[in-house]
Amino acid sequence: MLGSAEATPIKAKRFQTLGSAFFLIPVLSGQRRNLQEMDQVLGYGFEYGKAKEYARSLEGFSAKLAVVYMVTVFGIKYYMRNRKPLDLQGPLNVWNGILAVFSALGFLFTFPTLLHVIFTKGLSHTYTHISAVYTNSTSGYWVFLWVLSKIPELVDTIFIVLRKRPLMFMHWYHHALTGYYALVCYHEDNAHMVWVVWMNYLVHAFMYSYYLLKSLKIRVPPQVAQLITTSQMVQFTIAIAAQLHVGYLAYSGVPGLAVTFRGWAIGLFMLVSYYALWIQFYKESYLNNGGKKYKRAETEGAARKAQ
Ligand SMILES: CC(C)(COP(=O)(O)OP(=O)(O)OC[C@H]1O[C@@H](n2cnc3c(N)ncnc32)[C@H](O)[C@@H]1OP(=O)(O)O)[C@@H](O)C(=O)NCCC(=O)NCCSC(=O)CC(=O)O
Repeated sequence: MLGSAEATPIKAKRFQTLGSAFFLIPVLSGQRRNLQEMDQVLGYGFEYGKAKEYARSLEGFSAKLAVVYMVTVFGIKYYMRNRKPLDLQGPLNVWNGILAVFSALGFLFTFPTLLHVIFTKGLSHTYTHISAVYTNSTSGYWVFLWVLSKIPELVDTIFIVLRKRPLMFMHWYHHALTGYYALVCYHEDNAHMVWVVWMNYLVHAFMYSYYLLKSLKIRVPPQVAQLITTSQMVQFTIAIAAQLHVGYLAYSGVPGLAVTFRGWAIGLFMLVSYYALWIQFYKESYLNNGGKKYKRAETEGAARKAQ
């Protein structure tokens, strides 16, 4: 069933509890006034205008948070250097399970409205204008949750450093930057971000399911990882294409476009840099010298046989 601009506020209320989890963000950052504002945005039916104001109020906080995040992550890494890795298998399973389900729901609650807008107003309308995808009470609510979810997602890295797993630059760079991009593009009305949102929900549904299987210690063939990495690169490519198109239209003087120079520039910088890092990762993991992940799977397979 396709979503529409008139989607019911009842649906949004069903997800009140999930939205309420995000109350922790202003509590942790000590912003009590924002807590009340957030309750108005997520607790009693979604309103795009209020959500934007809330996102605007978080922009400065998220820039500081990115710095605190890096200091914390590298601080923990240093602290753990002579200590045994923590197991944390139970909490990590729960964490990955929650994010896999959350991402799948996010896709299911945004994609139908996106299709509706594509069929009624055309493909380019979705990334050049603020549509029902952003504003209605179901899809709009879930787009806003996506923006906010980039803050708790930082916990991924805490697991990595406490478990003493390798911390890749692409991982912490991605986590530090995405939240800021999301808040800026959201409160400045950059329609192109909607293509990042729905694709990212879909890709993350598979990615966190993959991480869940890994944390459950279930063997996953490297082909699955390769497919997920490929889908991440496809996601970046499509998002870059949407940005380039809206950039071209703005440059040509088309009026009424929902895009700002700042949102556009941060978005393009972010997506191109991710794309370059993912190409490098792809080559190392799946191509060069037989691919690290394929080699690892072979070694692990041989070790199992020898047992
Ligand atoms: C196939 C990928 C999804 C994952 O590649 P990886 O090299 O990280 O995968 P891997 O098989 O070696 O598993 C990494 C190790 O971390 C553990 N692990 C478990 N849960 C995790 C979690 N939530 N976040 C990070 N690591 C986690 C695994 O159990 C495993 O431990 P052990 O070694 O003990 O088995 C890849 O495409 C990718 O994204 N790589 C970049 C690294 C990254 O952090 N990606 C996620 C955020 S970026 C993102 O989210 C992009 C996007 O927006 O689409």
